[in-house]
Amino acid sequence: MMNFESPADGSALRIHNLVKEYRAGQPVLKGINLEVAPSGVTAIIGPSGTGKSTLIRCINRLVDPTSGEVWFDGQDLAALKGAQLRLARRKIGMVFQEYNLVERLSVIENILCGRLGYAPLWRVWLRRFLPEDVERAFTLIERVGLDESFVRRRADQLSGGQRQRVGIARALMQRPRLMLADEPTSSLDPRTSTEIMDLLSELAERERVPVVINIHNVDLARRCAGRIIGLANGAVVFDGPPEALEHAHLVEIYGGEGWLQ
Ligand SMILES: Nc1ncnc2c1ncn2[C@@H]1O[C@H](COP(=O)(O)OP(=O)(O)OP(=O)(O)O)[C@@H](O)[C@H]1O
Repeated sequence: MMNFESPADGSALRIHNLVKEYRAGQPVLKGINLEVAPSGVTAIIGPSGTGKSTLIRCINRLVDPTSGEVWFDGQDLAALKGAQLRLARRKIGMVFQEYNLVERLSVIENILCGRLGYAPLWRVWLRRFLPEDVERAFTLIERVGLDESFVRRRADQLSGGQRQRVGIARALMQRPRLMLADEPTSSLDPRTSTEIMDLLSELAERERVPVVINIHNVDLARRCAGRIIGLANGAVVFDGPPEALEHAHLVEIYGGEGWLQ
C-alpha cells in the first residue's frame, strides 16, 4: 500500500481511498482520493445527499470512516483514538451551518471556547482563561468584522451573520492548521452569505490556513475558492480551478439540464 505519512510533499491533508458506509454494503463515499494544499480555499460542491458533509466529518472524525486514510500533520487521523485523536482535532477548526454557539454565553466566552481543547479542566471550570487568550479573542472579534460592542452580547441576541462570524472566530481561536466549514452559509441570506464567504477567503490568506468548505451555491464557490471539487454519488467527478468548471461538469455533478438555463 502507498504510504502518505508526511506532509513534507507540501500537502496539508491527504485523503487516500476513503470509504464511508452508514449501512454495510451501501457506501456513501466510494474511495475518495484528495490532497489539499497548505493554503487557499477549496470548495466542495454536489447535490444533496451525495456525501459532502460526510467527507468533511470524516476528516475531523465527527464521523468514523469505514476504511481509508486521512493524513494530516504526519498522522493518519482515521486510525487515531482517545487522547491522540483529541490532540490532533484541536489543530482543525470547524465552522458549522447552525453555528453551534452556546446561546446563553457572551460573544467573548463563545470565542474563548475555541481554547477549551488546550486549557486544563480547572481553568475551564472556573472560566479562567489566560490573558493572552483573552487578548487574542478581542483581536479576533475585530478580525471577523465585529467590534468591541459585541464582546458581552449573548449569542442568542445576534443575527445569523453575526453568529457565523463568532463561529469563525472560535475556530480561529484554536490556531488551527486546517479549517473545515460545513455549509456555513446555508442558513443565511444571499448578501450575508457572500460576506461570510469573502471573510473565510480573506482569513485563509491572512491567517495562512487552508480552508475546505462544503457549499451548495456554485456561484459563491466560484467567487471564493481557488479550487472546486465536484462530488456526485460519493465520488469526485470534478477537481480543478473555478475557470475550468463548465456547463458539462455541472450537468455531470447535479444531473439534468433544465435548471442550468
Ligand atoms: N448518521 C447517518 N446515518 C445514516 N445515514 C446517514 C447519516 N448521515 C448521513 N447519512 C446519509 O448519507 C448520505 C450522504 O449524506 P451527507 O449529509 O453527507 O450528504 P450531503 O452531500 O452533505 O447532503 P446535503 O447537501 O443535503 O447536506 C445521505 O443519503 C444521508 O441520508
